[in-house]
Amino acid sequence: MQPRKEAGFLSLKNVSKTFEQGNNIVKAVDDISLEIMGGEFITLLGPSGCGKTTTLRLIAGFESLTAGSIILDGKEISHQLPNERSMAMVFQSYALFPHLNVFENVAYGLRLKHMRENEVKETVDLILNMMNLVGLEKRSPAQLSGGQQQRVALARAMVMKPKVLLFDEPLSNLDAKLRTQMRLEIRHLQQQLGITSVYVTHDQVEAMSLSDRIVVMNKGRIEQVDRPEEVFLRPSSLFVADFIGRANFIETEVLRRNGDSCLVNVFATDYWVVSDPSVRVGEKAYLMARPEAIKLIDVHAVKRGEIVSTIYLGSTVEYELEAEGMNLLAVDASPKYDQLLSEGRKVGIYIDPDRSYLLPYDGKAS
Ligand SMILES: Nc1ncnc2c1ncn2[C@@H]1O[C@H](COP(=O)(O)OP(=O)(O)OP(=O)(O)O)[C@@H](O)[C@H]1O
Repeated sequence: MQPRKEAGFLSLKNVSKTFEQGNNIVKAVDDISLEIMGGEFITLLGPSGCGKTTTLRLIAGFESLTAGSIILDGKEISHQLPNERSMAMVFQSYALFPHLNVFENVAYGLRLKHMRENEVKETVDLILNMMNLVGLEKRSPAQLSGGQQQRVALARAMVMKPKVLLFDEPLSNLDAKLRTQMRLEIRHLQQQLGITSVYVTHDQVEAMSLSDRIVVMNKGRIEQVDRPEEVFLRPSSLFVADFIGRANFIETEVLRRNGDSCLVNVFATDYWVVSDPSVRVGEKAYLMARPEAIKLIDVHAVKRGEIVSTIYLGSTVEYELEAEGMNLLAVDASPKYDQLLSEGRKVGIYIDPDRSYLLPYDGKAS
């Protein structure tokens, strides 16, 4: 199977979708615009009810738009039927035909296109080979494991050479180990074939490991679109900082600004920290420090906090601390067996500014 030559450039322009729920109008998707490059892997990530699935279903054509337009390779497809859109969807529930065997499930769409039998065989064999499904051709879906069923679903979607692949939480029915393995396989295949992909999940790790860019959604709107490391280290809002990974939000005041960095004083230590552009000198701000950014050190010059609890997790240790009436979470990512810090211990707190970011103050962060 050759990589696609066409671009698969997908554009959402001011897309909205409202639903009526009794007397209420729910804005499931609220005026979102997004450009997805050909061959790009985009993940829609956000809490339950933020509009991820509705956005995906609008792209697929399973829902009609309330407003806006969807354009694929320069052509408006907003009013096309799902089967006219050159897209394929992989569902959480696999959605295989139970009465057809593996080969026939994958061949189904090709037969609808009246492909010649020898070509069907050649194409299906190739994709079954790519998906490690050789030897299972004659089995029915009921005779397959969850992971194998999801592979068949993926093969069935890819065999059609769609311009865009859509994934609706495809791995959530699998156990943790299989999920990790399938994640790698999906990414590898997608890169090999270069098919534009839109993936819906509420699993951050999945989003971080699969995506070229992550679209963080909240209440039907887009909060941020960026590469995974940008979303993690330079969140555009408190919502994103709080939703992606864990973070401490420490109230502080901006003393000086130099380019994109600001000077703050936290726990009696000065730090130059990269800052959100809207944060101004003299105003309050939050220093967002990831738990890995908080270093516990035995230096008397620095502010001391007290360890409230020590949670040993094998490859990491989590410390809950109290400092100046504030609760903080610190993670030691390379703990040494004989150097664990016990509860009640007083420790110096140093914040790694490279793993921190300054966000505007809204008085709401906990
Ligand atoms: N067919 C429908 N009729 C009425 N309301 C709907 C319908 N589909 C979705 N909604 C509402 O639209 C909003 C967004 O739903 P959507 O399923 O897109 O969210 P989501 O981010 O995918 O959530 P989840 O992660 O729980 O699947 C929710 O408030 C939901 O109740």
